[in-house]
Amino acid sequence: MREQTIRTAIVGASGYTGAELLRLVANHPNIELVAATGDSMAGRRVGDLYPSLHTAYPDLVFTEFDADALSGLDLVFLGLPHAASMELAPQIVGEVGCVVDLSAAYRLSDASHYPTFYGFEHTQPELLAEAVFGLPELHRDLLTGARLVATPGCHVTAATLALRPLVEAGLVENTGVIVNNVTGITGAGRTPTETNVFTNIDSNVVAYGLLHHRHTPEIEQEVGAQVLFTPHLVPMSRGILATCYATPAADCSAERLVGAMRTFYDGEPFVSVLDGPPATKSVLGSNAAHVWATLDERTGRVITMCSIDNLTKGASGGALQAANVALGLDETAGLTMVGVAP
Ligand SMILES: NC(=O)C1=CN([C@@H]2O[C@H](COP(=O)(O)OP(=O)(O)OC[C@H]3O[C@@H](n4cnc5c(N)ncnc54)[C@H](OP(=O)(O)O)[C@@H]3O)[C@@H](O)[C@H]2O)C=CC1
Ligand SMILES: CC(=O)N[C@@H](CCC(=O)OP(=O)(O)O)C(=O)O
Repeated sequence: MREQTIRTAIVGASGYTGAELLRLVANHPNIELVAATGDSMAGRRVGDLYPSLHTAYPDLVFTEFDADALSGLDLVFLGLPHAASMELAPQIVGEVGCVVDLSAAYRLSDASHYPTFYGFEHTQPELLAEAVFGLPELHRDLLTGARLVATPGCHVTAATLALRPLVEAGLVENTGVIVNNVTGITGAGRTPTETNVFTNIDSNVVAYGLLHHRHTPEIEQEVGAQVLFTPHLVPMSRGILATCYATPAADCSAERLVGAMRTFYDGEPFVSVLDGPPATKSVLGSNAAHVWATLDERTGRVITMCSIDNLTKGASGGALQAANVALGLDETAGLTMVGVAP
């Protein structure tokens, strides 16, 4: 295990995932932060935009992105919009030890999904083929030494952790899986929109992205099953609760479902298999994921659930966990399994 200092930059540090990365790396024993970029905020102090970060970074100032200035670093996180990440990554992959991209630019192995779900053609097929999907619970071996890591979408992390062990064990059919997620508003990023204005969030629950949400192909890729995915926005800042329904295979039972979960997550530092349904508050601010599954004999349906914090395990915490694996560090460094509750 490496003990040296990891010289690190966060590109897009002024966004919500960037701010969460700043929060986490402040407590990382190996990371030395050398740059936090945010073009529209360049010259402003980090603590002025995010007062919660002031004590950790009293003098840190956002800078403009400059690829040359990043050359030779050990680790660069990209917390940018998808198309911006796609275009920027080729400038730095190979010039730094590891690039961890939080956008969807390098997640989908089938490039034909990009025009359909993201509205652009993928222009970097070689990097797309090289990128490792950054979910350590599924791809830990491939992550070690990776030059480019593409961390999952937040809904994808929750749905995959709930479903993958059951699909892999052959306990559920791999067609017609229903994924219903509720999500906090920070999943939509920092920019104010009509959707996240207070009057549309307060005392309201809305479904969005019906039938064509861009996480559908990503969930299908990682779970290995056809899914109908419907996310719902609820009035909270952070958190995702995935509730998934599947048709049981012939030899399915409640005991086998829980057994498959426990086997799959045996030794995993951040995933706990509960004895009952998980909740978002239990994992708030932590990199933990809580999962649970059972069989409803009456309706003949499997129900499987996962709760995460969308900004931590669902984005920046998961990205830091993947970076730790990629760089040969302690996988849990800088991360907590303890939620902020009550
Ligand atoms: N929020 C979440 O829960 C999750 C988000 N993600 C993904 O992570 C990425 C970042 O998300 P999030 O932090 O929420 O987004 P924000 O909108 O909060 O932040 C976006 C960041 O990107 C910068 N930026 C915006 N446009 C450009 C551009 N054209 N070129 C360079 N920089 C740009 C902004 O800088 P500035 O405005 O200061 O110039 C800001 O720092 C996205 O791809 C998102 O899909 C993934 C998982 C979960
Ligand atoms: C509340 C909200 O809007 N959430 C976002 C998911 C955020 C995420 O995971 O981002 P990627 O785009 O990087 O996959 C959404 O559903 O589009």
